[in-house]
Amino acid sequence: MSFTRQLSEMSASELNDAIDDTNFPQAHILSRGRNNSVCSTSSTSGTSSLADRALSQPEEPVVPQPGSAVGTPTDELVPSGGATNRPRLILKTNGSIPENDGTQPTTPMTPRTSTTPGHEKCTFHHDLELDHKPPTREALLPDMARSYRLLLGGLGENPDRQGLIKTPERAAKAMLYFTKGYDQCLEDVLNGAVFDEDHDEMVVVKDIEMFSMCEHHLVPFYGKVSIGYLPCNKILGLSKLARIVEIFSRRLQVQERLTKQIAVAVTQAVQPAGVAVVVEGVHMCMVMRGVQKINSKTVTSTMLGVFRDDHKTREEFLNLVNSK
Ligand SMILES: Nc1nc2c(ncn2[C@@H]2O[C@H](COP(=O)(O)OP(=O)(O)OP(=O)(O)O)[C@@H](O)[C@H]2O)c(=O)[nH]1
Ligand SMILES: [Zn+2]
Repeated sequence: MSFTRQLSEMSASELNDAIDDTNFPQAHILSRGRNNSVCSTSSTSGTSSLADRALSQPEEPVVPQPGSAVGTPTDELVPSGGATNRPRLILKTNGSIPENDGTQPTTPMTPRTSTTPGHEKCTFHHDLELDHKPPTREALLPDMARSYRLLLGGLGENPDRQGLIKTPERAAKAMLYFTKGYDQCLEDVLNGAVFDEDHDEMVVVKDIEMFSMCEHHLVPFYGKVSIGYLPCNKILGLSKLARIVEIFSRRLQVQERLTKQIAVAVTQAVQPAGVAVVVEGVHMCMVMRGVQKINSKTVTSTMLGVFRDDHKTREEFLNLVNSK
């Protein structure tokens, strides 16, 4: 049965479940062909004023009917009339995991279980991308180091030569670092830095450096992320936007999912009227191997709420992002 809930009412684990791919809102991804982190706030004027934005939104949340399609762009993040008549984005969650109808990401699903032999004491990972995790991620190091040692042998190298003797352990630690986002959750990262503030103009933090790992080739992709949101009387500590980028970039990723996860996390954090995220990435799997296109860049965007519905708001954001 479908239902809507205010994100602020969700527990931390529910928030993380909601952000997971399995019931992830399908944000509309726009790719646009189009430099260190800059924060701007913007006073909107003319027809893209707050009042106009608010008026352009329906007053009541759209509650999908049972059996209606899950994951269509119009019914996942829905505006909700708040005390200020300001439409907030709320996240629709679904009690069950929907069938993959082709609109869902295809991250393999493994059931959460604590009965898997050898993992009885594992605490559940907060993210369904992993079915479990050991008590600490550092506990993975010996197994990972052994795997890297095998890999070195597979390459024809002598893992016991001086230069390589500590490489398996170093590589394992590096991989743990590259994927440390699996150990982070939104609530911890926010650390309560959500402030009541009578500010309803656009906030943009742009050019946030991002380093991630391509889930197809296990090689890095990197670039920059720009995030904008229109607050509804709640603002987020500025550094938390960059920390949200870290949570999701420090995992095995595809750029599209990364973009969407960041947008949804900001929505969860402050229930704004809208969120916009643009990611520009360079994929080393397209540079050092494969097609070897060293100058190509991939641009992905997620526009939610008023950024999606009101082209002037979207343009204002893109102008701020593209300005020097
Ligand atoms: N959509 C998307 N694709 C990605 C991303 N990172 C890597 N890829 C692509 O994943 C695809 C994997 O394709 P495959 O044909 O299975 O693998 P491959 O033989 O290594 O492909 P080539 O890279 O074309 O040599 C490639 O097209 C990559 O460019 C990403 O973030 N998003
Ligand atoms: Zn790749």
